[in-house]
Amino acid sequence: MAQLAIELRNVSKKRRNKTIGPLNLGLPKGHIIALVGQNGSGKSTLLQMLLQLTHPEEGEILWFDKAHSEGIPIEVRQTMAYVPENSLTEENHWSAEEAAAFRSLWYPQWDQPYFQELMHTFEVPRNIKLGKMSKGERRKFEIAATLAAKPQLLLLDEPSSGLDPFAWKAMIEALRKYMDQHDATILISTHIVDEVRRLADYIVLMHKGQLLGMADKDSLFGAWSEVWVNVADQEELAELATELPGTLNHTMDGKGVASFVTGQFEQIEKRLHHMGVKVVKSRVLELDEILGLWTQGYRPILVDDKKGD
Ligand SMILES: Nc1ncnc2c1ncn2[C@@H]1O[C@H](COP(=O)(O)OP(=O)(O)OP(=O)(O)O)[C@@H](O)[C@H]1O
Repeated sequence: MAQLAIELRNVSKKRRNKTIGPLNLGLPKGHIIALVGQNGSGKSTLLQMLLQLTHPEEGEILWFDKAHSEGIPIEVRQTMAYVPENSLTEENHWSAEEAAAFRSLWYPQWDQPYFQELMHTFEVPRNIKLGKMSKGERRKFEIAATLAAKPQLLLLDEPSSGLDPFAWKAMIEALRKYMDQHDATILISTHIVDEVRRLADYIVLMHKGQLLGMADKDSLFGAWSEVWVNVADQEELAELATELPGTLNHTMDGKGVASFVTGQFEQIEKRLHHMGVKVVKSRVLELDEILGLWTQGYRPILVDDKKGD
């Protein structure tokens, strides 16, 4: 079994009038895991619990196989770094250099030349206080400082929020390079489909305070297809729908072309061939469409399903 960086066991947290959880999840070490879900689904709450910035009412969290109910010890905290959704105001009166000097005292692995390199690559302004930086500039500093701490566990809460396309690309490259060179684990909360596509090994979906599971990105991206076929009329489409179980969203245009969505394209294609129905074209669904189906209950194959194989 893969070693876990983080494990959640029946973790529940009350938030005003809703409860986040019970959450059960194992984050495999050495991978990038994208945490996705609609606004308010509980992603930031989950990240904050992993930092003990907030505490669950029930359940247990393990960091590298250990529960730290008395507080995460310093030597473990020093292997963790966090980009919060909103930057902390405590550092507002410092320049990037001053904040880096402070952080370097906290993180024994702090790599100053690497910090400078990232600041240069991200084009972060040097001579202004963090509190005076634009949202994107501040974000770039936060990402540079997080990586320079050389953590084993990076918790990134919408790190690309406010980044321009150049900075975004530089961030993606920096994170990839970091993963190539270190045995680290990244949990990244994001709404950006392209970020998931380029970075993630696994995708964890949260929906209304619940974890719907963790899927392998490569199998998830190819999971669903939309297929267009030639049919004579609505009646033939209805017949086809009953002949092809598990197909969804059947629609028809006025020109004898019908479309539907399937999670078993290869089998369906063979079946259509036997039935003499012509496939006009097909496409693989985009991640947002796949996540939409997942939240409606059309679950993909999950990592946990594979464990039983
Ligand atoms: N400090 C808090 N006190 C009470 N309720 C909170 C607090 N923080 C968040 N919530 C509520 O908990 C729920 C989950 O919020 P959370 O910020 O974890 O969601 P999210 O998935 O990160 O959302 P987004 O994508 O908008 O950042 C929301 O309904 C939110 O209103």
